[in-house]
Amino acid sequence: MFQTIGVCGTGNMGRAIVKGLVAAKAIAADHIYLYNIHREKAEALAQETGAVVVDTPEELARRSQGLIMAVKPNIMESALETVRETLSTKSVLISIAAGVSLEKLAFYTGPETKIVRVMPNTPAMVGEGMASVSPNINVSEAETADVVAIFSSFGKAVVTDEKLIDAVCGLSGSGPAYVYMFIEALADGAVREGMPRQMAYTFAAQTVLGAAKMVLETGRHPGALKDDVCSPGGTTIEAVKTLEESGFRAATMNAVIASAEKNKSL
Ligand SMILES: NC(=O)C1=CN([C@@H]2O[C@H](COP(=O)(O)OP(=O)(O)OC[C@H]3O[C@@H](n4cnc5c(N)ncnc54)[C@H](OP(=O)(O)O)[C@@H]3O)[C@@H](O)[C@H]2O)C=CC1
Ligand SMILES: O=C(O)[C@@H]1CCC=N1
Repeated sequence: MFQTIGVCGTGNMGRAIVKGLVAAKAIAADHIYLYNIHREKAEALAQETGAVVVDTPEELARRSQGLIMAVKPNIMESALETVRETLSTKSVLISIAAGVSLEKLAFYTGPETKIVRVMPNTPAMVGEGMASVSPNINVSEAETADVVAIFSSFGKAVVTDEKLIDAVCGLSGSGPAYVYMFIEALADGAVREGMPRQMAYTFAAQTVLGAAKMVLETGRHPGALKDDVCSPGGTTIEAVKTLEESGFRAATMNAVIASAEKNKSL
């Protein structure tokens, strides 16, 4: 396991990873180094977590056995420019950027660089992340296992062929946003029926959590689990009919495909 981790870019995803790592005690907080172009953003996260702010990207690269690049795709090239020279040949560069291929990353850093492309998601912050892990040819199996261990410490992580990363982005990378919209809509429906709003969010979120756990823990087909809820002539099948009439499944599939297509085009 890496003894030191650096995080370049402490925005939404960088924060989620650091908070997940610290909560999981996967690595000592004072062995997690942070750099953000706007230092106050790194300072704020350091205050919350005990991680350590460094002054420059060069220092970040020098100190980190695993360096997580958590900046926007369009600035990845310039951000890598600043760490490339000081990154140890033994260190592993981990990019979480949408749409930036292993090939492109190696073009920016050099052909010898050990690079792993990871597609995480923000529920990392609460220990329920989902991440794909795609190493390049310079990364050993043991190093890949180290990256999986890091991302598994705050959720699930699976080694995945890079060609699946667009699908991963559309599903689990962007997916939390669709689920929040679903939760909000569920709650709005209940509010329409007179339920207080805060109570509606609790009922909606716990329903999504419980249903997700049923899929993961029973291993049963989601359609069979749905059938268990639909009593013949009952309330649920009435609701299911309206969802089908509204194109719920197609809308959801199209959302996953739209995000995947965007990931390809970035
Ligand atoms: N958000 C998500 O759910 C997911 C995001 N990702 C990927 O993670 C990456 C980051 O996304 P996200 O966290 O949402 O974006 P954010 O904009 O929230 O975070 C990026 C952070 O990087 C800072 N920054 C900008 N330039 C530099 C630089 N040169 N060096 C260091 N820090 C810099 C930004 O500062 P400032 O804002 O002050 O400019 C900002 O705080 C993206 O590549 C995205 O594709 C992947 C999976 C999920
Ligand atoms: O919206 C984005 O581009 C990033 C990548 C996956 C989730 N958020």
